[in-house]
Amino acid sequence: MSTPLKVAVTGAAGQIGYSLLFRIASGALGGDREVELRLLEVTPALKALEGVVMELDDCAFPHLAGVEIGDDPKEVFDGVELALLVGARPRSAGMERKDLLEANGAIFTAQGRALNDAAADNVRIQVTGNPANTNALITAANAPDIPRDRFSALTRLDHNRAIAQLSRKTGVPAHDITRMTIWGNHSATQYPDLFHTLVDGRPATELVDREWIESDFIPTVAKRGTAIIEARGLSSAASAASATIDAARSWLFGTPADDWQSMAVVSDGSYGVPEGLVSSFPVTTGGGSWSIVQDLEIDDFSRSRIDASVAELQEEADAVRSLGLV
Ligand SMILES: NC(=O)C1=CN([C@@H]2O[C@H](COP(=O)(O)OP(=O)(O)OC[C@H]3O[C@@H](n4cnc5c(N)ncnc54)[C@H](O)[C@@H]3O)[C@@H](O)[C@H]2O)C=CC1
Ligand SMILES: O=C([O-])CC(=O)C(=O)O
Repeated sequence: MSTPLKVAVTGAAGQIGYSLLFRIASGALGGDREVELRLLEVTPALKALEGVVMELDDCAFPHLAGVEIGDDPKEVFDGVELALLVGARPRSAGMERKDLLEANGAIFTAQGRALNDAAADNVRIQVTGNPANTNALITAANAPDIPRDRFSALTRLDHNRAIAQLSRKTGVPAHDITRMTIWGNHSATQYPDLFHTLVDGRPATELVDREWIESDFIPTVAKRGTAIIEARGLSSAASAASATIDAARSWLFGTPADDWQSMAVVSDGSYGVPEGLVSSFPVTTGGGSWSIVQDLEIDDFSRSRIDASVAELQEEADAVRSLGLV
């Protein structure tokens, strides 16, 4: 019998954690292996986390081999094969995600170092905590022994939101929509691109007009996080947990043939995105690896949108460099 998959989740007592842990424990990541959860929190939140662990116990999940909790990243990350870095301060109304850079940057410096020292050789690291792309950049910079292709940031929530909007507009179920792409930063500058998307096998652009794409689709997807904060008074949590699982499952077990997912990865210079920035691309995945879908035609409209988001990523990278975080 195989050993359990050791999965670290940080910020485990937070809002996203409360949805995420139960989905992982019930087997939503996929694969045959049982799961061992390694949960990291700050010291004052450990008591609340103990309560969450009691609830996990009470579910009697057959797929859950064990749970360890702690406030020392090096101990919690010991031997982990998948690290879901969720723990970070969320933004509140009136803030942009990049306003969290300084507050959250320090968390990812320490966790990058701990992963470098303690994680399994095959570890995959997926950052959900905001600003996710630049936090992934900080984590990677502080974990020099881990290959660059093991770091990613979550843009799968934006990808799922884009599919949901297009599904509503066309009346076609979400599972018949493929090849959606989010480019750039998980921020208001992101570019949800449906120019390569298929709706039940037909180009999306045959079904929706330019006015809807520019005035409705793009802003709705890009500002969805803000709309949820305004409505709930708190940032999205269940949908963020669901996307965190979708992205990790795709990374570990692959995207379906003829489809791709959006994932922010360390750029190799593809599509003119400067090497080293953590930017969202269309990627295919399989067996724990990913590759950027190549040779998509990018028209002037798409080019300018991608460039604007990448410029913001460059500014964030410059800011964390001046803070000494990378
Ligand atoms: N990439 C994405 O699509 C999304 C990202 N987010 C981001 O995810 C992050 C978490 O969101 P929520 O769960 O709603 O926030 P939350 O405030 O409910 O939970 C965050 C948890 O992280 C913990 N934490 C803080 N510092 C830590 C550290 N050094 N080590 C371990 N744990 C630590 C806190 O104690 C807290 O329990 C936020 O930054 C939020 O903006 C939220 C939604 C979508
Ligand atoms: O908007 C936020 O701050 C939380 C988030 O990242 C999202 O919902 O996309």
